[in-house]
Amino acid sequence: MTTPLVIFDLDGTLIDTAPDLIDSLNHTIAAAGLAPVTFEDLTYLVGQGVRVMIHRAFELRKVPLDEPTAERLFDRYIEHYRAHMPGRSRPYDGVVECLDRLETAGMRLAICTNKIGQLAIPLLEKLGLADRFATITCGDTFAVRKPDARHILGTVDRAGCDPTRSLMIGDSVNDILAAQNARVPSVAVTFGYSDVSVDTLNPDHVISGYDQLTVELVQSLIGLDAKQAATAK
Ligand SMILES: O=C(O)COP(=O)(O)O
Ligand SMILES: [Mg+2]
Repeated sequence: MTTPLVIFDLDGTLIDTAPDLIDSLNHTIAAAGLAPVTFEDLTYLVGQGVRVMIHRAFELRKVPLDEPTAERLFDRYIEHYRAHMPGRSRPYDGVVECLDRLETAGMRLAICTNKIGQLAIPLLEKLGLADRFATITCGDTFAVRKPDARHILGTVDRAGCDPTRSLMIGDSVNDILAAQNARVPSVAVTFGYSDVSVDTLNPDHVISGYDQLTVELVQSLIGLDAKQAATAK
């Protein structure tokens, strides 16, 4: 019997990175004379990695952006973000306890993030979380990224698990759509960075805190009863 797999998104799901995303983005776009963005803006800007975030910030300010400038600003962002990690970023309340109980119940854990590897991996290492996960796949791990099903399916494969025994936890349309595309059940969190109410994304379940992500909930969403789960290790 395949080990159950719980896959987490990173920004806005596992870790509250918003203050540092906003700081690095504002540092970046200030170099081009753009006014700073707010948390509200971030919920629209974030989700498809740094390059898309910079492009969307320029669109938001109705300022054209040529590719050489975009590349320079990308480097500026990476340099700033890496120099300040982990900054004010912290796991959400109850994350560590939740990972502990899922692991104790014999479940495997993974991360599937659109954040690029050179930012995601050191951040998780600095927060002491990297070793908890069987695999961490990033926005540049495969040729495609969320919402493409293959980002989730590749994560499941690297974790040595099975899509029919996997669950995706996320905060944005990319996560829920990727799960639906991969035919994996999904849980949306209400506390992340979505510019629409997560209910409208039709996840299989919604949680407003990690105390609600119980072993029983995971088992029921991936169609395992408690007895099967106990023999799944
Ligand atoms: O960095 C981003 O744009 C998105 O990252 P996430 O997939 O972990 O939410
Ligand atoms: Mg996210």
